Amino acid sequence: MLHFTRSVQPDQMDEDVDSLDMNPFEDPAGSAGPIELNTTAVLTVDRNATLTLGTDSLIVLDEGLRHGRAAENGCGLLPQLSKTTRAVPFYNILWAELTSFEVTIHYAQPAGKKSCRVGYINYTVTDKSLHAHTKRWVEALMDRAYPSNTKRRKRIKVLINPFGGQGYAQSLWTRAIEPIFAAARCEVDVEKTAYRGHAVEIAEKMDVDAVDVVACASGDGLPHEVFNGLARQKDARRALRKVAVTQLPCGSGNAMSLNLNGTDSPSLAAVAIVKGVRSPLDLVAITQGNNKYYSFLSQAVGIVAESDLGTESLRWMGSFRFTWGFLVRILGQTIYPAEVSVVAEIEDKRAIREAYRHAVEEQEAAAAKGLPTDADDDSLLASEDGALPPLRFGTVTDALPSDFQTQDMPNLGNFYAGNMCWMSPDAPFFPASLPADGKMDLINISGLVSRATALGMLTTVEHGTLMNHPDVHYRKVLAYRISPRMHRTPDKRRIRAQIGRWLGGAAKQKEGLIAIDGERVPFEAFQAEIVPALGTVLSKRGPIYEYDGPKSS
Ligand SMILES: Nc1ncnc2c1ncn2[C@@H]1O[C@H](COP(=O)(O)OP(=O)(O)OP(=O)(O)O)[C@@H](O)[C@H]1O
Repeated sequence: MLHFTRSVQPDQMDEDVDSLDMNPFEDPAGSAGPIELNTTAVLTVDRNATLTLGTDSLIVLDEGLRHGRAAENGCGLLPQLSKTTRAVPFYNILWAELTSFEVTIHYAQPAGKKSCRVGYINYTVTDKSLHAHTKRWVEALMDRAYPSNTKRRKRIKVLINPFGGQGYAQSLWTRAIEPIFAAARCEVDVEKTAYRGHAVEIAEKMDVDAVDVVACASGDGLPHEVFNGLARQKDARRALRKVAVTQLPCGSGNAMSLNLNGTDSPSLAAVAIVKGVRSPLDLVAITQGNNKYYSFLSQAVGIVAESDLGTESLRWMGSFRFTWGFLVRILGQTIYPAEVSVVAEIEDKRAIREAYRHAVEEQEAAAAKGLPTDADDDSLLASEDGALPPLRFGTVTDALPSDFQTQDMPNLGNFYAGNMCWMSPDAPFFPASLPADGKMDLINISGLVSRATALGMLTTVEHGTLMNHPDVHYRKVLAYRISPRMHRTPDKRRIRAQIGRWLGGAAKQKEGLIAIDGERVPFEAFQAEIVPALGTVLSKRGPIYEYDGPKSS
């Protein structure tokens, strides 16, 4: 007999973040037309109620919803198909179980466009003859909720940067994220970072056999540290293969979550991690002086680094400081001279788009063939040396190998290398980038383009069409070396330049800026080379980021 159907309504979570204009909880079954049913897909919990495994969703058909219980569901408990029918996409199902004769299903319930919270439905099946069928049905629901490439009950080490973003990481964790991990029965171990570099130490000492995922409740700084901590383990290659590094977006820069979880909402990202698929990620080996470390996101010299790191004194402007810094520097036609040497792989923009399309087709074909089971790839590891791969192109202190093409760029405006597409919610700078194509995407723009052209380019960034602009040099590269130098302003322009620096927040800045994964590094030459598939992340679509790819115009 049906006893009740209701939802948990925890306090509304006021997540202080923007989100992408997309709803991962859209009800696919709602528009899927007639649903093919078979008797094993249907669980009758009452003369008037059934739970059905549809194409993409759990369909709840309950005559009772029309009457007494309707009020409880009027606030949007489940996506509504009709008054008596509701659908919950399998993606949203966090856990289902049968205890005695009670079926309980926890799921992520949309709470506006930007977030979700945990809801549940619960029916008691009192007809004992249905017990075996109910058990099988619940297992079948769990199989759909967690396809074979998705590990259930992930063991998650959560790292919270209490100072990430505006300092809300701890409260976002407690209110928006933890209930979702708990409902999905994840095994969670939480630790706060206490100082810069703490996450490196934690990851270096981590028992990689006891953890599936490190989830950083932070900006992009902590994932950067975790990759580097894992890379310091004795068996570094295995550590980087075993542990998936993920982000619960709680910082001021949340690019990793935008690209892999498709959102910068902490609660939606938590669901994406629960449902995430282990995927390889190329890392970029950086050498600078005698230092060597890995970057997972980006390296910037010139206007992007300056607008980010050089506008600290304008923090009072909030996130607008970046746009302001950018505009001031564009209008001042600021240049950042450098010598740049590159090992290019694809130079033609059409060929880059073609390579992207090919990767999507391959992913679709692989998905159609069936999903591999989520395993820790120990078989692969057995054949691999545990040490990190040697650098193919040497370090920045070595003589430049002949594979590099060198160019002096006295008028460089923007040097920006990316390993992911989104750099911030409105900035898909690298639409053609792929997680594991063994290449970095590199943008070079002259600082001498006219102000009107530069402003025009700025508007193309958010549409993902910057790469198509004729004044933008967009390449896929394997390695590069950049030796930046300070620009000497001619005497007659000195006062104007000083005013520009003051307006742009860089009045006291003495030297140039380089940003690697958004963090400042010394202003001196560095070399970068791609290391294919060295890192591991969780993603929604395996080898493709959550962006719809490069556009042809
Ligand atoms: N307890 C702490 N005190 C000071 N710094 C910390 C602490 N924990 C982590 N950090 C450092 O804070 C830096 C930035 O972290 P994160 O990326 O999470 O935040 P963010 O707000 O996005 O960053 P940003 O300050 O660059 O805007 C990282 O380099 C990290 O090492």
